[in-house]
Amino acid sequence: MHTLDDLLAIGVSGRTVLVRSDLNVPLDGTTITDDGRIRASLPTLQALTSAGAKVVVTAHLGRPKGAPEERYSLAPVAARLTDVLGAPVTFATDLVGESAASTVAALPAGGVALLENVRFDARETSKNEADRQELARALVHLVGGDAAFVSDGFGVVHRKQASVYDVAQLLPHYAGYLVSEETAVLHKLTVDPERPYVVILGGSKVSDKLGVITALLPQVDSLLIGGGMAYTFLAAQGHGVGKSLLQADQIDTCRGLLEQHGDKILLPTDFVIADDFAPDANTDIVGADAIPDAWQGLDIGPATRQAFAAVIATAATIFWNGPVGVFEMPAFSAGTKAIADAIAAGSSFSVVGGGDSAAAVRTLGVDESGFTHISTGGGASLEFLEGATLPGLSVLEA
Ligand SMILES: Nc1ncnc2c1ncn2[C@@H]1O[C@H](COP(=O)(O)OP(=O)(O)O)[C@@H](O)[C@H]1O
Ligand SMILES: O=C(OP(=O)(O)O)[C@H](O)COP(=O)(O)O
Repeated sequence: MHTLDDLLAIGVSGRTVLVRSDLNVPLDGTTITDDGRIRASLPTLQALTSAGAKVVVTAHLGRPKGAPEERYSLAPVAARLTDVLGAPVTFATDLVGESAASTVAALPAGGVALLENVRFDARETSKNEADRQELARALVHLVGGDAAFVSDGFGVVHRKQASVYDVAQLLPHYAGYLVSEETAVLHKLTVDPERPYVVILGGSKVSDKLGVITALLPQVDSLLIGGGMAYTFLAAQGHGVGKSLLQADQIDTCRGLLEQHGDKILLPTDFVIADDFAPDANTDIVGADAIPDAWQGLDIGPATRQAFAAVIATAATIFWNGPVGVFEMPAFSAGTKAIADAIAAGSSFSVVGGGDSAAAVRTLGVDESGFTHISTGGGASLEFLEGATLPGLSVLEA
């Protein structure tokens, strides 16, 4: 795999370089609540601008449905990128249209442009290869056939999408510094990790991540499950979950996992429940078998926090993805804070990954130095650890 250093060795002065970054940051309205992914993109961008490249950045925000949606505009990200880079970032209000074309044409050597959310174009995430390739060709047309492509969005390398995968097939391609660093750290977890090896899984991307568990379970000693992931397992045990997040089509899979690996899987025994998905909802603490029909589980309860912390205290290696509660609302943040504090207090080799998980560590006042590595990728890290072929990485090998 060629890296950014190989590209810099060739020289990029005056050359256009298309960079895929993961700038998918949490927002409260248009306010960025954690800019970790923006900061993580800086080393690659700075190396390129210092070398005199014309840097065109493409990125996504959230999961728009293939058409422009104001709330998913990257405009606030362009403003923050300007701040942290300390240099102006020109924002194109479209992806491969007139604004993008004039922005790229006017870009000076050493300048940076950010294109509007690549997922505003339905071809980006299309399952149809011809559609994706069409968008990839449009991106190449935008930056010119003599441009280079730098893949630096580690959090998105598990996605076979036009700006991650297909465009790399059309341009000379290089792994950016973030992709190189992240894969090097995660690789250590795949080669004989010191035991006990404990994985903690939570979050809300339940359908994505339940699939990974099957492959991961044989490798780990304990799997602690919280957040939105927990309720499908609870349902598999025959419990009612009220209005909690549920992946109904995966209940049988979860039942099978519990039958086969029940000794390794630790589920919450109590929950903080709420009568509404709102910061000021009425709340209660109940056992796992007592979630009322009209209520929903939004955090792990105090007994679960203690039990999970006890397992974490014994671990030599830890990987954590997914907040165990809706940490963005103070009433449901205690579980995630407890997990983070328990990891930070120990001396394990510990990696936390994911846009929201990393944001939780940074915003809940946890000692960040207690983590060996804070990764920008959640799903990407999980798939890397399970040993899957990640399209955005394998395409760089070719
Ligand atoms: N019980 C729950 N119900 C609904 N959402 C939850 C629950 N627990 C956690 N979440 C949400 O999961 C989101 C993060 O999920 P995910 O994207 O999978 O994690 P990451 O970005 O770290 O990979 C957070 O916004 C959090 O509020
Ligand atoms: O936030 C992300 O992943 P994560 O929540 O697994 O960390 C990445 O930006 C990928 O986004 P996606 O899961 O919508 O493809």
